[in-house]
Amino acid sequence: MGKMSRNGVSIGPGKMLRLAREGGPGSPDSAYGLGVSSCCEVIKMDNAFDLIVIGGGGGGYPAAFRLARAGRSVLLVDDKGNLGGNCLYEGCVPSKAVRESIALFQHIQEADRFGLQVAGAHADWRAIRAYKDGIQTRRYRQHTEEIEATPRLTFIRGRARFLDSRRVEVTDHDRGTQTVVTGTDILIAAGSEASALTVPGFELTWNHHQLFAWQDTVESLPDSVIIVGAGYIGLEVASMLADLGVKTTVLEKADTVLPGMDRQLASVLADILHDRITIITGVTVNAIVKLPGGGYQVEGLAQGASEPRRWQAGQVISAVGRRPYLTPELGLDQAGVHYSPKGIVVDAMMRTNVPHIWAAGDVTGQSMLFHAAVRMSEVAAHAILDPDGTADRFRAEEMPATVFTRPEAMSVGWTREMAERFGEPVFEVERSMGVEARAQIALSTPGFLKMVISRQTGQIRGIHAVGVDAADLSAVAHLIVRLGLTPRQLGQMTFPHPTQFEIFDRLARNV
Ligand SMILES: Cc1cc2nc3c(=O)[nH]c(=O)nc-3n(C[C@H](O)[C@H](O)[C@H](O)COP(=O)(O)OP(=O)(O)OC[C@H]3O[C@@H](n4cnc5c(N)ncnc54)[C@H](O)[C@@H]3O)c2cc1C
Ligand SMILES: NC(=O)c1ccc[n+]([C@@H]2O[C@H](COP(=O)([O-])OP(=O)(O)OC[C@H]3O[C@@H](n4cnc5c(N)ncnc54)[C@H](O)[C@@H]3O)[C@@H](O)[C@H]2O)c1
Repeated sequence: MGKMSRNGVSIGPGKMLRLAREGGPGSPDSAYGLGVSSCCEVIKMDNAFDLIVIGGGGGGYPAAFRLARAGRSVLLVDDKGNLGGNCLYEGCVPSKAVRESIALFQHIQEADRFGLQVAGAHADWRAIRAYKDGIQTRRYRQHTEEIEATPRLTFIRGRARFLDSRRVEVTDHDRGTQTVVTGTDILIAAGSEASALTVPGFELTWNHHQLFAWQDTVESLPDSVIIVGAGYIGLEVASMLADLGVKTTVLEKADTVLPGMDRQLASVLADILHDRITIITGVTVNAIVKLPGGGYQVEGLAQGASEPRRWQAGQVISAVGRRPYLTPELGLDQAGVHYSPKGIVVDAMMRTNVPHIWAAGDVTGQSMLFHAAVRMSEVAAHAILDPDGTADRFRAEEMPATVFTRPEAMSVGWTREMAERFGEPVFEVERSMGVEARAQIALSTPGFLKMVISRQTGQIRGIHAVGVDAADLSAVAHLIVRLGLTPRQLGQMTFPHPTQFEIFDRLARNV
């Protein structure tokens, strides 16, 4: 009997790992997801709250908890019936759980390079899914406990919609009731949804929902995939599937992967990924067809070409971006809140044009990342609690961005192109990630780290990297850029050996 790991990767001829499916959103029998509203405070008789929060994701719950803990009455309404929004349901957490499993599997493949003999490793997609579901279930349970432990927070699994700028109608999915509530302040954190292409056959594609949703139903992976879009999701999924042995092709409309990110970063990452993934840039996908004998054909037009090209694979996965969730059902027009297709318009304190209505997270279209949503939510909470104040501000350009490919990539602050747009002269310095002891011990692909430095102030304005532990490096890079450190100041700091963080002070001392 083979031994099963907790990640769904079996070593030797093992049996499949199955976790009990319990809790989470959408399971009426669950002690952890639905039914939260029935366990907690009953709605106040006057239906008036200090704060109403629409959406329980990263943009919603930090402000809800912050104000409840400050003694305010808070109503938090979420469609899914728990905290975490899309990030926990089908985004960050499940995708990184799957990635963790596959990273372990990939490491086992390379065991001999580390002096180990591991025979018969086998990755079972259903077991990996079970591991992923287990992580999601655990976090849903934890969030339920957090809700229960927070006085003055009323949580409802339901949908909220504005009747006007003060009144919100809440449809309670558990009680089947509709209640009109009012809020002194209202925070909109309704998130985002996957973009769709208006091309024939787009509905045939899978997206992150099929791959990562809690209790998803995809039983097995095809032998080959075509991924449309080489942004965050496209590259992360391509990297994972290629490591599972799936023949992977990525088609990207722009002339580079990760358009908008530092161009050198994008090109170095693409070069490394080319070893195991076919990446074709400059191709706009314009049709997807199901083949009679099984599988799919994708048709795309290369820049400047008159004839389309065609590719075939067992499955097509779309990753063409996300757009703020601005459904008319939210009632933004009734509330008089200004928005554009790019998102709800807010100032740096997350206030909309209606002074007591705030918005945070993906619904604002700014930096559509979980930690950015949390930050926006905190900024809104500060501003609500300290209306005259010295309140906090949200700065999208400082948000660390991490791409969890193999190897990882990260980007914080300005690129050279951004500096040019802002009219600030900069210079760049870089160092190979491969010269650090940590990278060599980990037998990683080399990659690089570079700093974008202002010629006017000497401050480090941006840091971009590809290579081992790059996602972790982004946290320190964020501090460096946020604090406006100069290379001299950074060079006087010490980072532990042998970690990849040493690259910061070594590069800084060379400037
Ligand atoms: C596959 C994938 C991987 C990702 N990986 C990462 C990552 O590694 N790191 C990272 O930082 N970010 C990642 N993201 C992005 C991250 O998930 C989002 O930035 C984050 O979830 C945004 O939080 P939010 O609160 O704004 O919105 P959401 O998480 O979308 O939450 C909004 C919530 O509001 C609810 N809602 C909407 N309308 C209503 C209504 N009218 N009434 C009641 N409830 C409503 C929704 O059901 C949802 O639960 C990933 C996204 C995807 C799709
Ligand atoms: N690690 C992370 O932090 C992480 C991981 C996953 C997702 N996310 C978040 O989720 C968002 C959505 O991810 P995503 O990858 O779907 O979006 P994205 O915006 O990162 O990338 C979408 C890509 O699809 C391409 N595209 C659009 N139409 C096309 C067409 N017709 N043919 C070929 N290519 C086309 C675009 O040029 C773009 O490069 C990200 O922007 C990010 O905010 C973050």
